[in-house]
Amino acid sequence: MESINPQSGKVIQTYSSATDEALQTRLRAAADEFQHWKLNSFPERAKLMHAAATLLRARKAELAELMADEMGKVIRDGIAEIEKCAGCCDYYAEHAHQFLQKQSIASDAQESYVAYDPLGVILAVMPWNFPFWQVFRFAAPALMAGNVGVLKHASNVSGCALAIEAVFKDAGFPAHAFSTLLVESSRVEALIRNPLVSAVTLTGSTPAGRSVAGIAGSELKKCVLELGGSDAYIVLEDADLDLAVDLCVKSRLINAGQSCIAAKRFIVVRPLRAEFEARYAEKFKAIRYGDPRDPATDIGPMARTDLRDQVHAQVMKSVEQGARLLVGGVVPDGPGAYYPATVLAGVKPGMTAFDDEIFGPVAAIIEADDEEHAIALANQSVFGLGAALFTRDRDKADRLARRIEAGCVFINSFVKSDPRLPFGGIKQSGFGRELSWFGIQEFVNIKTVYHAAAAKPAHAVE
Ligand SMILES: O=CCCCC(=O)O
Repeated sequence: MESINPQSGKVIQTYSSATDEALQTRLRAAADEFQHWKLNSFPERAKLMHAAATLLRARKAELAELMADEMGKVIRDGIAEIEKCAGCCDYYAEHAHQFLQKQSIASDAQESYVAYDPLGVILAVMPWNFPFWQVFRFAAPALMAGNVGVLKHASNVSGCALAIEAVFKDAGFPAHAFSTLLVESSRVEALIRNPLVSAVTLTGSTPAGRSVAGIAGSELKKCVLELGGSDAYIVLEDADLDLAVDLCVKSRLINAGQSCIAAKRFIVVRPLRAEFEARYAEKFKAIRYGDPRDPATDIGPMARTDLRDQVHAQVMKSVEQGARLLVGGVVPDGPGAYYPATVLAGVKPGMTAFDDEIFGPVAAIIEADDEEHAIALANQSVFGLGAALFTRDRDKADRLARRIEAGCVFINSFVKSDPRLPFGGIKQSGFGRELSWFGIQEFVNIKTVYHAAAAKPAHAVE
C-alpha cells in the first residue's frame, strides 16, 4: 500500500499489507487482551486515556505534518484536528464512568437494573479525510467502555494509522487494546466475518456503508454507519446575510470540501438569492489553493487526483444539465490534486450538484420560492446527515428544525461535531450515533439484571 503526497504526486512510503496469518494473530491478541481490559476500573482506563490526550498535544505539529503529506490537509487544520482528538480523549476519560453507571429501574422485581457491558473486539473502518479525528471519536468511547479496537484505515493514510497505534501504546495502553491492521479494502469482508470480531463501525461512502451493513447483517453483528451527506444550508428572508455568507463559505471549504458535513447545497429564498450569490462568488474568487504547509494557503490539494477528477466530472455534468458556473471549474495545470474553489448557481433537483454528494470545494446555489419550498428542497435528498438554517426568528427556527430530515440542524451556525453532542445521520447518511452519551452506548451490551422478590432464607425452608 502506498502513501502518495497529493501535492507532488510522489510516493512517500510503501507499506506491505499484513498476511492472513499475521492478521489472525493480531485479532487473537486483541481478543485475549479484551478479557483483561474489560476488567480494569474506569479510573484505570481514564488515566491512560488522559495520557493519550497529553501525547496527542505534544505531537500535534508532527501529526499535522503527516496529514499534510499523506492527504493534503493544511497545517493549521491538522493541528486543530489533533487538539480536538485530545479533547475527545479527555471528555470520555472524565465522563465514561457516569455514562455507563448501572441504572435502577423499578419493576415487579425486588431489584432490577441495567448494566452496560463491553462487547469485545470492535473493528473500525475509517476514511482518510479526518484521519485522526474519525478514529479517536470511535476509539475514546469504545476503549473507555471496556472494548478493544482494531483499525482498518484508508490505504492512503497508513502513516496516520500507525501513528495512532503508537499514541495508544506510548500512552501506556496494553499492546493489543488498540491495533492498526494494514490491509487493503478488499479484505474488510473477511475481517467483519472473523468470529473474533464482535461489531463494526464505518465512516465512509454510502456504497461502502451498504456493503459493510450487508456483511455485518449476514453475520448478525452490530454496526454503526456514518456515511455521506449533502447538507442543505437554508437562508431565509430575515437572515443576517453577512453571517450567512461567511459561514456558508467557511463550511463548504472545510478540508478542501472533503467532509461529510461540509455545506453542500445552499438553498436561498428568492428575495435574497441574487445578493447571496454575488457575495458568495466574490469570497470564493479570493480563495487560494496551494501548499498545505504554507500558512497563506486557504485550501490544500484534494487527497488524490482520481478524487479531484471525479469532482470535476460532477461539475461538468451539472453545467451540461443547466447549472451556471460562476467561479472556478477548471483543473489547474501542473502537479498536485488541486481543484479551485468553484461555485455553481441555478442548481435544481435532477442535476448532479443537487442529487449527488460532491466531495470537494464546490458550492451549489439553489433558489427557493419561499420558506415552504426551501424545506421541501432541503428534504429532497437521499441523504440526511446535517443541515443549517439562517433566520433571526428563534421560534420559527425551532419549528422548521423539526421538519428537516437530518441528524442535526444548526441555527445561524455551520454544522460541526462536538464530543458532547450526538453525531450521525438518517436515510442514506447511515444509522447509529457517535459521540456524547449516545455514542458510548453503541458498543455495549445493555444488560437487564432482575432479582426476584426475596426468596425465603435457607433456614426458613420447611
Ligand atoms: O466526513 C465526515 C467529516 C466529519 C468531520 C467532523 O466530525 O467534524
